[in-house]
Amino acid sequence: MQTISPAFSCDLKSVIQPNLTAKNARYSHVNGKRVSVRCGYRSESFSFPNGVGSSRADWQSSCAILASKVVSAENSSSMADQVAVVNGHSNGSVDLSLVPSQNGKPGLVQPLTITDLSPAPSHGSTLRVAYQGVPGAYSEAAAGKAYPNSEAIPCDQFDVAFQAVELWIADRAVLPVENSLGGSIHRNYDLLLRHRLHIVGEVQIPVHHCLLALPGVRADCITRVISHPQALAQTEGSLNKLTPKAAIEAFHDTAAAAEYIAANNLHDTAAVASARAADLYGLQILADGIQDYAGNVTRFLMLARDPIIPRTDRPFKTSIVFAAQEHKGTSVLFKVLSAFAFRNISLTKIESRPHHNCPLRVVGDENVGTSKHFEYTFYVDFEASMAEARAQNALAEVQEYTSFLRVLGSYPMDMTPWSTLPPSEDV
Ligand SMILES: O=C(O)C(=O)C[C@]1(C(=O)O)C=C[C@@H](O)C=C1
Repeated sequence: MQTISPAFSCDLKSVIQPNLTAKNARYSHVNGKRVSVRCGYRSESFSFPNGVGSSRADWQSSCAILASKVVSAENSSSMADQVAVVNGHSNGSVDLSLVPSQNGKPGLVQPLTITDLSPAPSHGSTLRVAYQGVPGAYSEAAAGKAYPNSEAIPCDQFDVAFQAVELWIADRAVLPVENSLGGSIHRNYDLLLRHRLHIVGEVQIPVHHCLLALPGVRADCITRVISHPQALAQTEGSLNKLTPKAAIEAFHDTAAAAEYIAANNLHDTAAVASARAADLYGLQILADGIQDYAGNVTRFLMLARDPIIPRTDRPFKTSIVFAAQEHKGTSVLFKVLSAFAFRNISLTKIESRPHHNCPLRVVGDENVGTSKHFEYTFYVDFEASMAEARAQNALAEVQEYTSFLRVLGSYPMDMTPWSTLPPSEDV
């Protein structure tokens, strides 16, 4: 499978000045037309005469304009001390009450927020939600389901979406972690560990794929089909029937594939993407509902800088990540899982990933030589709220067997009825 390299890459760290990568620099991407930058108490708005359009090139130039505006805002404001504090280097001269809590650490005085259980963002304006992809991507739909009436902020990579929240460019990120057909999106599991964002919710959306091409193009003229690898995996059977001779190529997201065909006037190429992407980029729908199974659902996590207060008045899920303590022996995973089983806590997901700090352990045996054991970090989702004693007790026990343990979030479960999924005739 050939990968088409992205036409655009927006490295937020490079476009936004590092000493303003702090919680007092804020940017808005309002209806794709207007961007504002706020530095502390100063607030400035910048209009883009031609709008910040839906294409990635537009978004890139918006970032560049923002960067230059931020520099001038920085020069005319005395935010340096606060920037130092939020970067973890307090010089003692700053009012800490201005600084939101970070990972619930004591010393940062703002309490946990409950903003994720209510639609309004803490700064009083429209919530800005980062997602990976361009308009028309399923992730954009997930962002809209998670946060209705929010401003969706397209990011070219998952990592950029994490950074957008960390740098206060966005208030939340909505990112896929697993699909019922394609399985886990490992990259986001790794990024959850690398970054310090908190899971504050989940949304599941039914994914209904279409085969898109330029108007007038017939399916038998298609020599190449491009899309996100997950979408290609979810439509493999249908594509074999619809375009048996076409080469299948990976693209960074479904809607970007549609945009690419339209922008380059490609008459021999089709994309697997949403009907909304067809609409946005002027493509025709050659085939509708081409996912191989009707139960094609992607689960997205909602991420924020601060955790929400766990509750017990509705079904909650908790996600943790841990690594086993080496000297505790081989039954660690069994013991960890039984800590939940003994308390009647159901696990909904377990994922193992390479232990990046220590991927291999050499086990020596005088008689038979040495073997190399792969080391893992484990991600577990369980059906309980951290407000429940049984969950707290289970984690206290898990801590005894693990070298590290982190609660990624305790959040309301998506209870959308399955009847809203597309009927099986759609296949
Ligand atoms: O490419 C998109 O449209 C996405 O939103 C990404 C993504 C994914 O990463 O799994 C999301 C949902 C679908 O499962 C296919 C692709």
